[in-house]
Amino acid sequence: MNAHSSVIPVADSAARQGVSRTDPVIRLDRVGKVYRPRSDAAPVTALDDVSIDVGAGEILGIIGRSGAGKSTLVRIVNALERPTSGRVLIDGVTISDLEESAARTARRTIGMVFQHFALLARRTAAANVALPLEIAGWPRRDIAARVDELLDLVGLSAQRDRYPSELSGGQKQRVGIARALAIRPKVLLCDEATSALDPETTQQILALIARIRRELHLTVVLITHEMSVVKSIADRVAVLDRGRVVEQGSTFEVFAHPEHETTRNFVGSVTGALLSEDLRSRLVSEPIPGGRTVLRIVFTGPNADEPVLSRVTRLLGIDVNILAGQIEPIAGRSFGTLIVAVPGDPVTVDAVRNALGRLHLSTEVLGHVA
Ligand SMILES: Nc1ncnc2c1ncn2[C@@H]1O[C@H](COP(=O)(O)OP(=O)(O)OP(=O)(O)O)[C@@H](O)[C@H]1O
Repeated sequence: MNAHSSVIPVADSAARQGVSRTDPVIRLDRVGKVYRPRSDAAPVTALDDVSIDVGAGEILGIIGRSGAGKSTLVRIVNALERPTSGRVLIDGVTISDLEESAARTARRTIGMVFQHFALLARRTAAANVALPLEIAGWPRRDIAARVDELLDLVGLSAQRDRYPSELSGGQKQRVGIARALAIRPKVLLCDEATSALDPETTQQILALIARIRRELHLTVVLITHEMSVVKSIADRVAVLDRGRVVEQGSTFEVFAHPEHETTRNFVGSVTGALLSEDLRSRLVSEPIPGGRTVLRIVFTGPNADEPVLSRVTRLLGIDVNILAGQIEPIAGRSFGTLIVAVPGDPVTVDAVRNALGRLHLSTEVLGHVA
């Protein structure tokens, strides 16, 4: 069998429950989770009114800082924990209501990929991939064929007999992904799947996840604290902050027009990396008389190819210093960022921002320098 023959069969549970093809594969409906560590301790709200839908074949990135509630969300989606309020539906089944034995069965629709791979050290790559099939009671011959197919899918056929200690981090994660896909889940839930990998290996693993999504029409949730992960392959992103979804939308739109401060910080962590350390350390939040204002201009549309800056400088008769710039693909579209310094008096700054706004370019004041 080749990789294409392992296309996941449409689960009959959806058809049985009258779920149409356009219904989300994952639905978090006003999910809340309150922990009460001890009876005398204050309750901790880990998730608060979280509503997220993930469509079939979609890659959703869920991004949040430490303590935002990401691990709690993973455990609830995976039916390892129950929400205190709200419900979770996977493929039309309300898994948040299920008893443990039914939850175990429902968990088979979800493949998990972990940050630290969670491989068994005493098993070879092939035997690690075989494990969920053995647990599910597959016949030995079918297991062998399926393991071959999975190792081929993730490009690890040559390493099948190696032990985890003989594999690189990226190879270990390929084994982890093959194992997660073994019993043909509908959903791949990746919990910081690339956080232990270097940037190059991260991109290779993300490319693998994107290809698998395409070939198997999988629905993928990427939980991460890194915007660069979301930027690479997520179609949509939800930003989690202190247990709440503060912003969600298409990855491109969220990058182009981040609304919440947390989102701006995440986006800035990627695009703001353009600023030199020296300049960053000199930026202040209040305008400096006679100084300059540093603006980030985002080019997202057809204007990316036009000489808009020179038009604006000619129109307003001002000097603009270009400090940094780049054009990169985000969710398959060109996304340009330019960081410039303009004369810092508020009237000029407003005039520049208005002129750029009329050209459909969004601007953000990053700060002021002497
Ligand atoms: N079992 C628990 N009992 C009490 N509080 C908990 C429990 N699990 C999580 N919390 C609290 O819930 C909040 C969210 O935690 P969670 O682990 O989900 O965040 P996170 O985004 O995964 O963080 P990190 O990236 O650091 O793992 C935190 O304030 C945490 O202290």
